[in-house]
Amino acid sequence: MVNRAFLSIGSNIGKRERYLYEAIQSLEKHSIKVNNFSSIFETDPVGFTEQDLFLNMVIEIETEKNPHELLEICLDIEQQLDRKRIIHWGPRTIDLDIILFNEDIIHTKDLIIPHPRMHERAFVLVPLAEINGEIVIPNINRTVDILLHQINKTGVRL
Ligand SMILES: Nc1nc2nc(S)n(CCO)c2c(=O)[nH]1
Repeated sequence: MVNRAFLSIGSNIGKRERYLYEAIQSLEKHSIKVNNFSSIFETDPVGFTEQDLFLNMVIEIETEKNPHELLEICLDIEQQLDRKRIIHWGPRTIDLDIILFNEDIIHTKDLIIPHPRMHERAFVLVPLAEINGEIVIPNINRTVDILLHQINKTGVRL
């Protein structure tokens, strides 16, 4: 079965664009097809704010892997690109988050889909809306565009 998923990718250390590019290349080496990708956005850090600006983007992929296999690949790519988890929410060379996987709702100790914070993160919603604003986010039952409007109303800076 061919699955459709959306990944949020971010980097705020070193050659940030290079890390984004290498992460996408690595996904393709794992027979994951990248069908669409957003622009790259420079964004203020959220959560742990005492760190450098991020570069963020969202990509749409096609894969026969299941969500847990995809998670393992994302974690492997983060290791390959020298991600060090020194401060939990701190700076990282690369971060690959699965935000949506088909219309699945998954709650396990190591994987929650839809990503539990995606609906409050402009650095996820804006790039996602750029490539597909009509998606209905399962469990929240709101389209990306409605959530984006709510975020814009709150004036959250990207
Ligand atoms: N702007 C921005 N802030 C962030 N805070 C964390 S943690 N992250 C890592 C993703 O969970 C980011 C990020 O990718 N972008």
